[in-house]
Amino acid sequence: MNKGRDSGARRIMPFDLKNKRVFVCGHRGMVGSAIVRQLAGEDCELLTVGREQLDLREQARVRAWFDAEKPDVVFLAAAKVGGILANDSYPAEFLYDNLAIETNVIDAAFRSGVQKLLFLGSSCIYPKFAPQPIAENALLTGSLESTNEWYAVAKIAGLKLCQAYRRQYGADFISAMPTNLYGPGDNYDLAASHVIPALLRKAHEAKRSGAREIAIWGSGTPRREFLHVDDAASAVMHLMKVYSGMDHVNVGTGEDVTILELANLVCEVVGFSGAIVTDPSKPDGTPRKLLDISKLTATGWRPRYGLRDGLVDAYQWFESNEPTARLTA
Ligand SMILES: NC(=O)c1ccc[n+]([C@@H]2O[C@H](COP(=O)([O-])OP(=O)(O)OC[C@H]3O[C@@H](n4cnc5c(N)ncnc54)[C@H](OP(=O)(O)O)[C@@H]3O)[C@@H](O)[C@H]2O)c1
Ligand SMILES: C[C@@H]1O[C@H](OP(=O)(O)OP(=O)(O)OC[C@H]2O[C@@H](n3cnc4c(=O)[nH]c(N)nc43)[C@H](O)[C@@H]2O)[C@@H](O)[C@H](O)[C@@H]1O
Repeated sequence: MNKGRDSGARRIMPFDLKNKRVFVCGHRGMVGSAIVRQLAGEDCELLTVGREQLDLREQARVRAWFDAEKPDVVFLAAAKVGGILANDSYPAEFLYDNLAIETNVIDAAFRSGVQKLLFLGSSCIYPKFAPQPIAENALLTGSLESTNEWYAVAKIAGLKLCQAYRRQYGADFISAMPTNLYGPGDNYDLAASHVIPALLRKAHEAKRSGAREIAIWGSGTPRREFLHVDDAASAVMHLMKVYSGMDHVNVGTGEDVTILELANLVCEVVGFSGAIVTDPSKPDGTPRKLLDISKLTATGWRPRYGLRDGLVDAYQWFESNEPTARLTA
């Protein structure tokens, strides 16, 4: 078990995954499976466990699993996740499940002597009207966006828990805060999904049925930054190796578009040439959340996908996996 005090951000000697037992929590999810793909190139032992064998909300079972399996490294990518409507509709689960999963996993990792843990949060941790682009130090400087404050509070608690174990015990636990992600393995359930899978599916089904229009939620004016999940996984792998410090690190592209611009691009990629109409009965959410990624890029990381290429890749995955993709909750 690590002991000692560490309150400052610092760079360290690269952390080596060689011969380590690496646990990916949430390995079947979009991000977890992308991390698993990244780990295929590493000389390490991959540990995974399905939710049906280990519900991460159950503290005693999580502790017992860590004591038995003794992972050296943890990527914490398990969470209750969803788009704006799911967040707004299920505040209890978004708060409770996420608090339970992260407190159980982070504490069990500490107790069982895990050498390094990376916790995944989200850009929704920042105030609704944070100055743009949003730097890491904007955390807790203002009120949260109401549609996802429950999830945001849980994610803030997770990153604070990593900081607390680092400060009190010297545990090498770090946190990454990705922007909106998309790509292979995404959730295409229209009631629960994020905007990119929703629009890819709507445009795809409209093209197939010959519909004349698709509807986008809200006004179409909010701006969002989107990162392909393989870029997110490469950033997370990079941080695991080169970063150790108290502060969380933003993960994004540093570029954003309006939802209407996104919808036009999606229709182009899918080949749907009908109209795009807005549905003002649905929420817009935060007006803009563009991340300042200078801290991450200073470590030498860059994204590989532009938005168009990323959408082409996501659509190819959806077309070839439609029968088995997550289309309903
Ligand atoms: N998607 C985004 O746009 C986005 C953006 C920023 C940050 N992130 C962060 O990235 C992480 C992963 O998100 P994702 O998009 O990959 O979500 P996802 O596709 O829904 O995957 C979530 C994973 O967590 C597992 N899980 C959920 N509850 C569990 C429980 N009680 N016990 C055990 N496993 C449980 C799920 O297991 P099953 O496979 O059994 O359901 C699934 O494997 C999250 O921390 C999220 O906050 C995502
Ligand atoms: C990364 C995630 O971001 C989430 O916020 P947030 O960017 O608004 O998440 P999304 O659900 O991706 O929505 C982004 C924007 O796209 C609009 N939008 C337009 N059409 C659609 C549609 O068909 N489906 C969806 N889902 N949106 C749509 C939506 O109103 C919002 O302004 C948070 O709720 C989570 O907590 C998480 O942090």
